[in-house]
Amino acid sequence: MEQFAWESRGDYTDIKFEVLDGIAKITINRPEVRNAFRPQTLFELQRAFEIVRDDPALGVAILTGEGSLAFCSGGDQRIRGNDGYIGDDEVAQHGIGRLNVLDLQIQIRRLPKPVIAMVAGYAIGGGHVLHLVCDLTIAADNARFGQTGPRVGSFDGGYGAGLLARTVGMKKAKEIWFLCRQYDADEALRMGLVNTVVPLERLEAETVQWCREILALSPLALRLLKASFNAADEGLAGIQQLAGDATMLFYMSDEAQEGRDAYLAKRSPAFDQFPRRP
Ligand SMILES: CC(C)(COP(=O)(O)OP(=O)(O)OC[C@H]1O[C@@H](n2cnc3c(N)ncnc32)[C@H](O)[C@@H]1OP(=O)(O)O)[C@@H](O)C(=O)NCCC(=O)NCCSC(=O)CCC(=O)c1ccccc1C(=O)O
Repeated sequence: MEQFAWESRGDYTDIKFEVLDGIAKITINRPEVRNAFRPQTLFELQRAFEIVRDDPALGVAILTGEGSLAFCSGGDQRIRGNDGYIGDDEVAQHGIGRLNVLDLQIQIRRLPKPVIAMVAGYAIGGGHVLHLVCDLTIAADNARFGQTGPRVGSFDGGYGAGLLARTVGMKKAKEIWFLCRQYDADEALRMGLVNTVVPLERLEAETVQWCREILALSPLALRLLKASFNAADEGLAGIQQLAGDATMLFYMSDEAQEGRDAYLAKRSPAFDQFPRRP
């Protein structure tokens, strides 16, 4: 098995955040519960993805789980209260639970850099939805996928239902949720739920190779492609993200800068120098 010299960053209890040559690797580090998440895990994941977004040296992120038994088994059922998951924070002092995986799902979708789920073992429940919201999924041959919501009294009707149906088709998505079966890596590949399946011992090497290929490509083209792929499913928020990118590109033009410069110089803008394109 190829070993990589990941450099550890930050101070976390529930995750690991590591980098290597422009690649961020974010690992859910709770193997004793098959990498189930609690509110703290999700706060830390959000912090790490915020760093990935802001660091121009990072171009792609890997989301994975510690060990080879699980990517993530969803919400930690031991701390599930009556209205969400009970953490250690201020809100929890008032007995109020959180469903903050939803914030993380949106953050991964909006991240202007590709995110690859690197899945060994189980991706189950809310953990399954987490791989689903990543842009690509590379599965080890021991990976197993499924939803358990209707069995444990939960459901994810957002990305968990809608994006799953977009990914594998409506009938298959309903089967996954209505029967709560598990699917092995080859079945997941056949239904388009993952991009490729590799032997477990090659999982990280293959994922790093995909990251390196991505890093060799235009970051702006990748950013616009990700926003474009997601736009329709995100509704107005998707249009807002694409339009924001259009604004950013427009700001880079002489035409937009003429507007700014004219305002600052207290003169009329000379927009007649710019073509009215067909
Ligand atoms: C993942 C399994 C299939 C793995 O099976 P196996 O390898 O045989 O291991 P086990 O012996 O079962 O597990 C080892 C150990 O880990 C504990 N554990 C595993 N998963 C969890 C979990 N999710 N929570 C707490 N603990 C867990 C297990 O109890 C064992 O501990 P011991 O002390 O050794 O006994 C299998 O473990 C399994 O099926 N796990 C449960 C999967 C599951 O049902 N997950 C929850 C689904 S619901 C969910 O994820 C919430 C979704 C959600 O987040 C959401 C959705 C929509 C809106 C909002 C939200 C939100 O924010 O919550």
